[in-house]
Amino acid sequence: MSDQTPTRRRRPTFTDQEALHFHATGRPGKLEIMATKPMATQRDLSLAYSPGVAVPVLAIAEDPALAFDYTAKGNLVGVVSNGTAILGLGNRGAMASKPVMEGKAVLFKRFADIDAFDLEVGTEDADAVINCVRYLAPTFGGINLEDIKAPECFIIEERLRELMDVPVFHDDQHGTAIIAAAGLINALHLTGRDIRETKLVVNGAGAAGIACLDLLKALGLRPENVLLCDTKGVVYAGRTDGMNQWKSAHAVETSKRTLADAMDGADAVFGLSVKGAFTDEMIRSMAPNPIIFAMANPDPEITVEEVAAIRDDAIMATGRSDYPNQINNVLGFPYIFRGALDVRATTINMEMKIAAAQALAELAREDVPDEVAAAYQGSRPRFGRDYIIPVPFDPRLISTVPPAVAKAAMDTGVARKSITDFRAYRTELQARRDPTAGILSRVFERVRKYPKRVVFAEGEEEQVIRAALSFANQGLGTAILVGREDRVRVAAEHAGLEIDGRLVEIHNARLSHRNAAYAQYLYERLQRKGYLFRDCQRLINQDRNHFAAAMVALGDADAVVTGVTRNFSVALEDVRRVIDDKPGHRVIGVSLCLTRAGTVLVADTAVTEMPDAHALAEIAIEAAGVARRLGMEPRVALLAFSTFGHPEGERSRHVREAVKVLDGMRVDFEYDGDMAADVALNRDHMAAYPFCRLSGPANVLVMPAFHSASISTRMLQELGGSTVVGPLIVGLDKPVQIVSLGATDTDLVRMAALAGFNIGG
Ligand SMILES: NC(=O)C1=CN([C@@H]2O[C@H](COP(=O)(O)OP(=O)(O)OC[C@H]3O[C@@H](n4cnc5c(N)ncnc54)[C@H](OP(=O)(O)O)[C@@H]3O)[C@@H](O)[C@H]2O)C=CC1
Ligand SMILES: CC(=O)C(=O)O
Ligand SMILES: [Mg+2]
Repeated sequence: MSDQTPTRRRRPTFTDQEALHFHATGRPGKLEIMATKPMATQRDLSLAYSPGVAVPVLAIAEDPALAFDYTAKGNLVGVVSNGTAILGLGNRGAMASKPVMEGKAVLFKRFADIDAFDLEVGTEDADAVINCVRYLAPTFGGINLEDIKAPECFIIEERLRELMDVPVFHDDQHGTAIIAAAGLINALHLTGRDIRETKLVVNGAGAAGIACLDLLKALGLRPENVLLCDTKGVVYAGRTDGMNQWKSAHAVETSKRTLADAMDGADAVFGLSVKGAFTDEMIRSMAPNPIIFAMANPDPEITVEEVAAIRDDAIMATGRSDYPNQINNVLGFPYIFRGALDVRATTINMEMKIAAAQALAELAREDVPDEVAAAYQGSRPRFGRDYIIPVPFDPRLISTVPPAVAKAAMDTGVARKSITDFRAYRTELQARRDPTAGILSRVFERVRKYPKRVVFAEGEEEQVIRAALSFANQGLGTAILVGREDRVRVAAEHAGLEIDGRLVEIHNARLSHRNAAYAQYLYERLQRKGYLFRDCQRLINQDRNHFAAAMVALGDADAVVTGVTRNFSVALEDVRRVIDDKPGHRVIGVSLCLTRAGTVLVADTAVTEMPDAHALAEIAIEAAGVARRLGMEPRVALLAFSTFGHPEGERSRHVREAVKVLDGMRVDFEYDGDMAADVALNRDHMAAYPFCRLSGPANVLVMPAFHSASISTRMLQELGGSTVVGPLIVGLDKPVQIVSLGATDTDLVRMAALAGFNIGG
């Protein structure tokens, strides 16, 4: 075990102030409700509400199972808390638990496409919570209990499981147990241990601790090999102080009384208690190759650095995302409920939990394919001591865990619906993935691995300062704000932001020691285009886009982001005065459209108004290059209002000629056209043209002209509920990205990351 690679700690990626801003900005909180049916006409209203709604009412009254067909019940989970054990922060009350419960609800949506409402119940009385929830069974397909303290959580869950015919799952108990069990299975494998011989200490005899023990015993852990501890020390047979029936079930005959006694010689320890509960001495006293899961949130029982300073043979996991081996129930609850809902399970039983744990453990042992490597901080993880459990962004989770859970439900007779074709089910699950997730997280992780110096040209603007801080705090690199230092600091103070000089530099163009070099550089470029030296000096002194672009042109920074205060085409002209087109390339704009149906690139959304055939061919080549940089294999459709020659028209002719130009260039990607958008995107419509050369729906759309490109992407954003990123500038010799006027800090950070990733290069 001495070949252990040192465990890295990354910088915290946000400040307290950013966390508050994140929650308060825009619509406060993290959730909204969206209608799934149109409500546009009188007829829609008649169908959705009275009188049309009476029809499903009567149908459900006759056969309640039809609620799964006619209402949202089958995909709806209630996230219920009374706030008595919020993370590791203790009893903070129902209201304070709302950010966590909203968070849980958005994670359900993000990771498993499950709709969830948060329900904060303002009572600590177990019976009152039970009564509040028991009557909600008609509403929900499942109930996720969260952050309710022991022992009330046991009483509440057990009773609700008896009373309700939908799964009731206390996530802090079983979600945690499932993920920790998956991690333990793999850690035991790596250290050559047999679970039946392993000596485990569990510190924390609450919801999470007790449930972990129940599950591990079902997996083969021997009761006599486990010591459970709480604030009073070891839970031994005969102890009376601070006991309850759930602790008593795990009490053992032992002379050990303290946590320190218990950990002496132990093979493994689970921390499910509070920050700082493990001392150096306790860690030192454990057996060789100890397994230490310090899972208290947000701060573990002992830090990764503290353990590393004591010994180099430990396998260490925490609940945190900023260290390797994150044991967090987010890996479980979305997928466990997905599987349970898809077979309309009446409960989540032990077999389903074990199936989930085993599926997770096995997934971590599999080779990580290319498309997944990006989710792992840009480096390909390999099963080992720093990778015993998949990361939450692993896109394979959605097609791996739910089928295992659904199958276990079917095998144990708690499914009300069967899945017959598991291959088709897996494909369906993959389609549920949030399309915005993969591509952008890949870009961010790549930049995080190779941090960049990015210039934020409009450094005196509040949202730009906020974005620069966020960029730096996320570990994406050094942010450079261009502006007058006093103005930047006043704007920062006004926004309540503190500029950390180690992460964010402020450059005043006029005072910069590089000012003369930039002016001279610009003069050499522009002297034969009607510019005097003093014109160039003035551009460098007074125009932030020219100064920022010169920084990148002369190698003082890696990329520029601008556009908050100046319109797109003006900003692009500024930049192109300083930075050349990349030799052999064409400058175009590509918009990245993240839609529910998948990710599609649209070009040219920024530069050439009426491209001729050659220009269209070049646009296709540049856009295909962007697709490849994003990890997509391009299938390029050259769009028109016509499909393969019908109806005839001037623009369509250009498009058809462009296809011939591409034929002549022997490019190495799939392309075809002219074709209408529906033919390009819809497999069935494409099938009417069996000679079409695309092997599937297009993922790169080359528009016949700028107006159609711009209009269609904006409509997609406004009406189609898609996220449209861009236009991204492609084909410049240095990375520059331009946001739209009035962009938010989030837009800016995203564009800065894309510039740092050199999306356009
Ligand atoms: N990583 C993850 O996914 C998850 C982590 N957790 C973390 O686990 C912890 C417990 O959560 P949960 O079980 O829901 O909470 P509970 O309130 O149900 O239980 C807390 C338990 O911790 C014990 N405890 C508190 N302080 C100490 C201490 N200094 N030494 C020993 N035991 C102590 C309590 O002892 P007593 O009974 O004597 O009061 C109690 O048994 C929290 O930090 C939480 O963040 C929880 C769920 C998921
Ligand atoms: C992760 C979680 O649910 C907790 O710490 O409570
Ligand atoms: Mg919790």
